Amino acid sequence: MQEYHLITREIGIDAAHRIPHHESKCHNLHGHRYKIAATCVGPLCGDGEQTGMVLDFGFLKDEMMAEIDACCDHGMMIWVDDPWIGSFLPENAHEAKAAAVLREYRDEVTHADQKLIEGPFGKTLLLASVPTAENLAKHWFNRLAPRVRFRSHNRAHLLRVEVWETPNCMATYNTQDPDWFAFDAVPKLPSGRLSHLAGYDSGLS
Ligand SMILES: Nc1nc2c(c(=O)[nH]1)N=C([C@H](O)[C@H](O)COP(=O)(O)OP(=O)(O)OP(=O)(O)O)CN2
Repeated sequence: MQEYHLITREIGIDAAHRIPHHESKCHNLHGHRYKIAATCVGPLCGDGEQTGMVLDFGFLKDEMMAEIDACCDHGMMIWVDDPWIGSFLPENAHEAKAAAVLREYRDEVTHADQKLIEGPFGKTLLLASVPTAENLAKHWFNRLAPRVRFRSHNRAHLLRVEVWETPNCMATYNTQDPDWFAFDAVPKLPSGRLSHLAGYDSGLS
């Protein structure tokens, strides 16, 4: 019987966000020391530099840094439809031009799930949904999953992403593949597309 192992890697980032509809303090722009943990599952690699590993922890860190740290650390995470979005647009996007700039950003977020801009407060990641811990966990799960498969040569599968917003509050997003919920019955690594990952020529699609 095939044996499967779990590995987990954590990173931390400092980032600001706000929850526009929150009726208490969280509608204010505020910061957190986020902790993000990615858990992967798979059989152990049988040869090469990853022998005995599901996926090299260093490779997983590289991918988490590229997807999460590079876009969010010491920056702001803002919903593209936030009622305050005008305040986060670049300073040259004034009045008549602002509507066009915002339309362009919304289109990009619709197509790519996010857009990184340099706004009046610096590094700002525009997102398709309100940046709650739950939505961030799903967002980062969807972005990391193909990277995990690529770096493990299709052996490992991202099982879940956990996002701690404070030391006491954590949200989890799990794979939606029902085969992987029934962990004892893990039958295969599903195939999928990696073509949207710029720079990756994996041949795994
Ligand atoms: N289910 C969710 N609830 C809340 C979220 C969220 O993302 N998902 N986010 C917030 C706020 O962003 C807030 O900053 C965190 O809320 P809270 O736990 O009230 O923050 P504290 O600083 O008081 O946390 P302590 O651990 O008690 O110090 C609100 N809710």
